[in-house]
Amino acid sequence: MAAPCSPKSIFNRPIIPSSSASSSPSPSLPSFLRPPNPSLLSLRLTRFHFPDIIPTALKTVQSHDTHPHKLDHVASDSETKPTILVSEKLGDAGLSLLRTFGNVDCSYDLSPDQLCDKISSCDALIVRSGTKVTRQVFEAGKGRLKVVGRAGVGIDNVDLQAATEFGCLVVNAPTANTVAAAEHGIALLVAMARNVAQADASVKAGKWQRNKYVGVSLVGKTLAVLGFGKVGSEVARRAKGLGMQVIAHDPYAPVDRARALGVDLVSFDAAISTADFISLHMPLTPDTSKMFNDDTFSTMKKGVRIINVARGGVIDEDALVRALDAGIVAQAALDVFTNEPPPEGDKLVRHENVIATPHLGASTKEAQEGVAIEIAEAVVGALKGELSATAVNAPMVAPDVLTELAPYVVLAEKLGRMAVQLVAGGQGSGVKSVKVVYRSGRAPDDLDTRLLRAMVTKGIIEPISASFVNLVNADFTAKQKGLRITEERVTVDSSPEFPIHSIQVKISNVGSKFASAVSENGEISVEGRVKYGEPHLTSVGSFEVDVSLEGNLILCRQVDQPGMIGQVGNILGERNINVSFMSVGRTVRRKQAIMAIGVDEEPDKVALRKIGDVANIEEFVFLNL
Ligand SMILES: NC(=O)c1ccc[n+]([C@@H]2O[C@H](COP(=O)([O-])OP(=O)(O)OC[C@H]3O[C@@H](n4cnc5c(N)ncnc54)[C@H](O)[C@@H]3O)[C@@H](O)[C@H]2O)c1
Ligand SMILES: O=C(O)[C@H](O)COP(=O)(O)O
Repeated sequence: MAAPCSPKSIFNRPIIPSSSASSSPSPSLPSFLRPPNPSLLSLRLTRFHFPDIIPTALKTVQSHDTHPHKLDHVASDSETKPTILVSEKLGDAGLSLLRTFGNVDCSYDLSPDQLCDKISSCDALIVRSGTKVTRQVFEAGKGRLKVVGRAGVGIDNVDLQAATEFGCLVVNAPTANTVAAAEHGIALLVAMARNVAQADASVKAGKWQRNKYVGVSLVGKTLAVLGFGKVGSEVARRAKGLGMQVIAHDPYAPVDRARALGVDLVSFDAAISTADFISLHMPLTPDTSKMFNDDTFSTMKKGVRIINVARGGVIDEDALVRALDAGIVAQAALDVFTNEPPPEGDKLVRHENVIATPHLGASTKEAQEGVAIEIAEAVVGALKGELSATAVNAPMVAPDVLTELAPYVVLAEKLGRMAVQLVAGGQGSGVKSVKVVYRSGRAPDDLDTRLLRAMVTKGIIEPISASFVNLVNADFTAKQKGLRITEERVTVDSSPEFPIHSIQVKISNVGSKFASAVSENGEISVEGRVKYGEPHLTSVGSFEVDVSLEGNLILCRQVDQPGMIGQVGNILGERNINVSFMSVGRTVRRKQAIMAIGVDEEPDKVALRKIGDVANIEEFVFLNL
């Protein structure tokens, strides 16, 4: 039953000659964690990571700042908080944490249609393994659903491809239930070997069948752990304690970790053909689906016993029934099934040599509290615009790297936006090939550019399409649009104290509506740096300029002669358009110059036409940043 539970100046700065400004970010650069201006930072974080993740509360504050007349409606707390739907039982500590941040709606046992109906008004969804988060859910949540939190490890019930396409972050809670799952695996191992479940049922039925329930010993027997990850290695550790010989197969596990536990890593074939007991601990993926089938059962040691606390789908369940009937598999202990719950009368579940539990591996009080806190922290962090260490479909970027890259992230997006608006023909016509060049005093290997590439991608795609781009879907969206983004890291002689000296965005094989933006080799090129902690444009085509990338920008190419700045300034002043920053760059004295003018307001058509009519203005373009 669904039940709600409680839950920036006319020339206000000197015209900066292109050579005189400091080229390094200010040492008092605002960090992600201690910003000098929290609301500005929130906006940036939002644009930076997940543009629409900004809590409604912050949006309200910003609109009030800009439009004081809108203050007559003060949104209530519940209107401004994000809505978090929890569709399966979650530990209290996690719920409490979520309630400090958002409106929490605990609605359990929703049908797929009910979930789709509800999701359109939710910012986040928290699930366990019982909720299928399908493409339809992401379609229904489009525009609002920002994060899906999986309170546990397995994400096979979440359509990750759809999540990525819709720019929805998926986070999980990968560590808090490891021990619980391992303990359950051991519980099933021991219970199966000693027929505990069958014997218990028999006693309760009034029988006393001591000869029927003679078991097998574990000591000295070989246990093959398939999937030597977190749970698998904890199972191995415990099985060693029971006196078992433990071997393991995992194509990706480090030999050292196995060796440290006294476990031999072997091939798949060796593992399944020599083991007396096989315990499954791999994720369900297209590669592992039904990896235990008629063929693999046929190569197992006759009388093998199988424990599965991973995912039902790694076993072909019909084949397991056949292997049980044929005596190849003596017993199976299963916590997980292809369909949960399994259909009534399911042959596998009812098999006398099978013991079954209803997906209880993670179900200890301790694990559930831990998982709830782990997922609540990850979801709240994501809603605040932070990147999660447990992001499943986005690059994980260490907090210190994030802090360092913050101002460059803003620069990257603005350069992308500028570059694409310089393309001739509108709507970024024909933009197929973009190159991002990072100049840095650091070694190329010491530079994580995934975030910056995503932001250049966002800057390029968003002005020319209805797509919303963030770190999650940037690469996917670029690929969908046939946009090839390549990167080059160039080591320059600059202080390695700062991660990046400059970022250059180049678009090739297109014409430009502002010919001066085309460099000698035919590419539209814009380059920028972070100065005083703010993004600055430092070159356009072959011209050097120096202007803060804030608000909107007018680029003019004119004959380098006295009076040009004044004429354009007058036109803007007459129309009450505030100039925030300005810079002039030229190649040869008294030949041609470029004027880059930052304006707070968008000039109207008349103002733009008047600028175009000024004698000796050869070309100009207005860019929305
Ligand atoms: N029953 C439960 O309640 C319960 C609880 C926790 C975890 N689980 C499940 O247990 C499994 C393991 O969880 P984990 O936390 O240890 O994950 P993990 O990612 O730490 O470990 C999984 C391991 O499987 C390995 N692997 C991948 N493909 C493989 C293959 N083809 N053959 C062998 N190994 C392969 C990986 O290299 C990795 O080391 C997952 O399926 C998870 O969903 C179930
Ligand atoms: O993958 C997991 O974490 C486990 O299967 C636990 O699933 P649950 O949260 O539905 O118990």
